[in-house]
Amino acid sequence: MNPLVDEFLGGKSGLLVAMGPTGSGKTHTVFGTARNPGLVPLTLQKIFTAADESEGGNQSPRLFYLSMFEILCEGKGERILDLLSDAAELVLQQSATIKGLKEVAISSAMDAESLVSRGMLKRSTAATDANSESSRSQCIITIRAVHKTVDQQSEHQISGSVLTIADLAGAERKKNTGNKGSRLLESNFINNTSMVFGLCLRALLDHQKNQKKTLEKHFKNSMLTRYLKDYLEGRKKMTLILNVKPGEDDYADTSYLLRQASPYMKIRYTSLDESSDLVSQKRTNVSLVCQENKKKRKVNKPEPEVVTAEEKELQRVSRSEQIMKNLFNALWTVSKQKISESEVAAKSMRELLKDKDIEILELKKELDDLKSRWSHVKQNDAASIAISSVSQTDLASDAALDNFHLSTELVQKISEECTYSDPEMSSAYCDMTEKSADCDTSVANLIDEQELSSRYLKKEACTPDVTEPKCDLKKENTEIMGQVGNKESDGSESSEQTSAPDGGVTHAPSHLDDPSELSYTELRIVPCNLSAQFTDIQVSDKAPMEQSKEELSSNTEVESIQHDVDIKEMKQHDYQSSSQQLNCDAGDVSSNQPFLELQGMGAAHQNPDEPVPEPEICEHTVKEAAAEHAHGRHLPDEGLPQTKASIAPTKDCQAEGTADDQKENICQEEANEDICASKPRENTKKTSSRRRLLPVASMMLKEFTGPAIDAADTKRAMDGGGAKTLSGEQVAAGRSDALIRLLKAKSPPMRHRRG
Ligand SMILES: Nc1ncnc2c1ncn2[C@@H]1O[C@H](COP(=O)(O)OP(=O)(O)OP(=O)(O)O)[C@@H](O)[C@H]1O
Repeated sequence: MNPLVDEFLGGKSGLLVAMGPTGSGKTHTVFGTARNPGLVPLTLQKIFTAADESEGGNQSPRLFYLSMFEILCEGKGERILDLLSDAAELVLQQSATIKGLKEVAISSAMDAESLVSRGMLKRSTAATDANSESSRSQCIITIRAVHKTVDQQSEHQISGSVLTIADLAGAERKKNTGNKGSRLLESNFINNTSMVFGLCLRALLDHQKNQKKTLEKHFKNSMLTRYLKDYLEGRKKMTLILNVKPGEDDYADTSYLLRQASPYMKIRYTSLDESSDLVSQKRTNVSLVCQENKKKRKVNKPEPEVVTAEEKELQRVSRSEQIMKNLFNALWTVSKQKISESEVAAKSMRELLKDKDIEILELKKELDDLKSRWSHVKQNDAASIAISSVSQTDLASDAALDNFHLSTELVQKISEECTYSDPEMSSAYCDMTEKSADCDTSVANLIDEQELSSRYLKKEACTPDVTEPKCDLKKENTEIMGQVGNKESDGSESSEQTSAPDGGVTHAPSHLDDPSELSYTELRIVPCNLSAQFTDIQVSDKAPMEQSKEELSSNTEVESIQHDVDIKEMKQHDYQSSSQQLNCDAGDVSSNQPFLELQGMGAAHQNPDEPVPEPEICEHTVKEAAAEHAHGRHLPDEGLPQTKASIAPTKDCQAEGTADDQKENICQEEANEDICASKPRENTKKTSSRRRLLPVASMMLKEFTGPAIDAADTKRAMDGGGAKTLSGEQVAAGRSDALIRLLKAKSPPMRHRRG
């Protein structure tokens, strides 16, 4: 305590705090007894002894004031109680001063000790299991020294140092104290105050170890620590006295206190002198010097504040300008980037449009080519396609199907590309795709029917043609080949009809040196023709009404072809039945010969002396074959050739004559006559192998307009006799005239015939 007293007398404030568990002798150490005075009496004695010595040495007189109060628990709060007065309430101010606290001037040690003794009588104590007179509050005694200066006019008191002595209530353990009720609340308050005091010291130590670490303001959590703020923040000197018990049972508390407080020895103090006067001014608030100083501070403060405000305003404005400038730069940068990106996008779009224009031009050019092809193909008669060489029908059908698919793909490609370039084409493309599927089905049906017909006609080509007329077909075929060659070279329409040597009209097949080439060429045109129509419909930019017309035309054409094929098949059956019936009724051996040969007995029945099969068998077989063919079934190889040998010419005739009923009837009539007159020949096999289909109209026109018609009529007249000859000439003449008129009329294309 002596160092604190010396510094106090030297004008420096100081604090002495007694710490330790309850019953450890803190109160006894601070206050003592009459026989064993404590720190407070000894300090008072020393102060006044020193004061007396200073006055004797002509030093300025000093006055000492003593105050004594306690901080105790009140419910869940705290309150300050003045121990030297009966003041009702004391208020701890922000400046660590206590408003209303009585300070008693002391002039001697004896007076001071009397005051302290009276104050101790008012202190709150209570008996606990640990201490019969346990302190229930924090007791604080302050001694303020005031230097007294005497000038000529007035006496000024100069505030001096303050010496503070605190007797803290010791931390309590419930099991040791046995406190209950209000005592227990006091224990909590005491322990909490002790804990906060320790935290403040710990925070000060940590702050002094690391200046960057913020000093925690734990002092706010307790009234005691708020009052001792300057000490707990290291601005004034503080001394700690640790009280411990010597008993073995107190070892834990003693050990804990020593370990807790030993680091506090490293705490250092700064700014001890500056705060002493300020504290004195706040406490006394009577010194004129201090008041003048405070006024000077208040007067001097506004000037820098005005300047600071202006500077702050200027800084704020300049900062706002800088922010706006940065914002403008950022917006400008972003805008430039967006503009550049837009320019690049526009450039790419222009290039894309240019490419699309080129593609559209190419597609238009391709479309024009297709149209030209279609117009060229359109000149050919669709009927010539249907009656072309059936021996190549399978190959041609495959090629036609391939070409049709190629054309369909091309149409789809063109349509898709047109769809990208023109949104209106998208919907048209969808419609045309469906129509293309319908046309695909129609063409497939047509090809199937062509395959069926070719299969029948192949039978005829591979088997001996016993239904060939007796005339020399080899010579006749040579003439026909020349005619067809002329027609092909002229590119005009031709018909597959020829006249029999006896003047009857026979549906003879065409005979070409390379018939497969013609057939293949003609049959290839079919899908291309149809595809060209589809292409024309799908890709054209015409009005919807025109497109619908073209679609109707294409559909009508396909339906016309199918209808023609159906009619041909129906005619085949009729002709087959009638011809077989005629052969059977006449009992002509030669009419039955083909049947016998096709039954595997052809070689045996070359001899006419051999027995002839029964007519019932022939009739039955022909009917059965006709019935199977009418149901669209594939006939057995053994039974079909005979039927097909007679069917083939009929198909050729009907292919050309479907539109013209009169012409058709003539063809059928002539075919029946031809079949009835047909007889076995030695060179039948050779001739049948060379049988080819020729355009009927061409052949008929040649036969009936050339010299061959006269020869045929003459031969017919020579073969017949009497009235029969006259009748034959008249019939031939009338028939020739009718056919000439019909053929010269140049029948329109197949699709337009029906209308
Ligand atoms: N050094 C000592 N010599 C003789 N008696 C002592 C000494 N220290 C303490 N005592 C006695 O011990 C008892 C408890 O002491 P004291 O009241 O001072 O403890 P305390 O630490 O203040 O307890 P609390 O914190 O409860 O107030 C007292 O009766 C006191 O007379």
